[in-house]
Amino acid sequence: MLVIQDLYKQFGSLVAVNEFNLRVETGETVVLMGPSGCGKSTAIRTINRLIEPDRGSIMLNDSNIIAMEPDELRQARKRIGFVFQHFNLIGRLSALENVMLGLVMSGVERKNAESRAADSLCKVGLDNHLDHKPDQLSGGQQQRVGIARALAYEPELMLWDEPTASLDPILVREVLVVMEELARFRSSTMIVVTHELPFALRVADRIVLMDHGRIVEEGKPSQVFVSPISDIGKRYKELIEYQMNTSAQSLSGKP
Ligand SMILES: Nc1ncnc2c1ncn2[C@@H]1O[C@H](COP(=O)(O)OP(=O)(O)OP(=O)(O)O)[C@@H](O)[C@H]1O
Repeated sequence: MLVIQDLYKQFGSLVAVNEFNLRVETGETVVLMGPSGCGKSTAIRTINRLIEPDRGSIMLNDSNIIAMEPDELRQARKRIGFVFQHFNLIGRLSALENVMLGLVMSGVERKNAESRAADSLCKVGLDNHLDHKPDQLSGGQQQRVGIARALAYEPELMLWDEPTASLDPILVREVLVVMEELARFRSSTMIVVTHELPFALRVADRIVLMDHGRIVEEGKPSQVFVSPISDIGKRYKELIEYQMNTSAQSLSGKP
């Protein structure tokens, strides 16, 4: 279980995250949404201290992330997978080697690292692409290598920061399908920052909406997007209705 209390982060005079309190149960998938600049990425990046919060408490299964010294934090980060918008693969290494690299560097014996990397690539449907270099893979496949790299540690917690944001819309689906599978098997707890509404509707156990650094509403998708109480929630509801109506009209041939 992850328990975040009173998280606060300021950049200069700008308060990016304020009074952020969140409890995520083991195996739960939480989707964090809100307008651009509302603090989603900052909030998710403080969880593994890629960004140091100014104050607050973050407990992951009884480990106090905030109190950790650098060595302990390095160990803890192996239990927290992070998937970024940009895949940051190493161009001269194959998919398998990209996934193995972190494992080998963290002391896993080479043969064991190779089999763990191959297993992770299999989980994201890339078992036939182990030897491919990044420039021989599509953007969606490269992001799936990025996901496999995080999965290789069998993390307790997976953090996703707009994993489809830099992908061609046609390639987005294959990454969302992999994420949906992972969420369905509940192999790890997931917090996902995304603007992908259909994914949020289908996969989230809970939607958390942020505005101006604060959580303004949370609940099941059927609650937040059907009977919202916040202004942001009401705007998402209008957007969903608009998208559903325009799709239905287009399919029926009406203007
Ligand atoms: N390193 C930084 N230095 C200064 N300001 C920052 C920094 N990182 C983020 N900010 C500011 O903090 C606020 C929150 O940014 P953040 O990236 O967390 O928002 P977001 O909700 O993830 O946005 P988006 O959906 O566009 O990615 C924004 O106003 C942003 O400009």
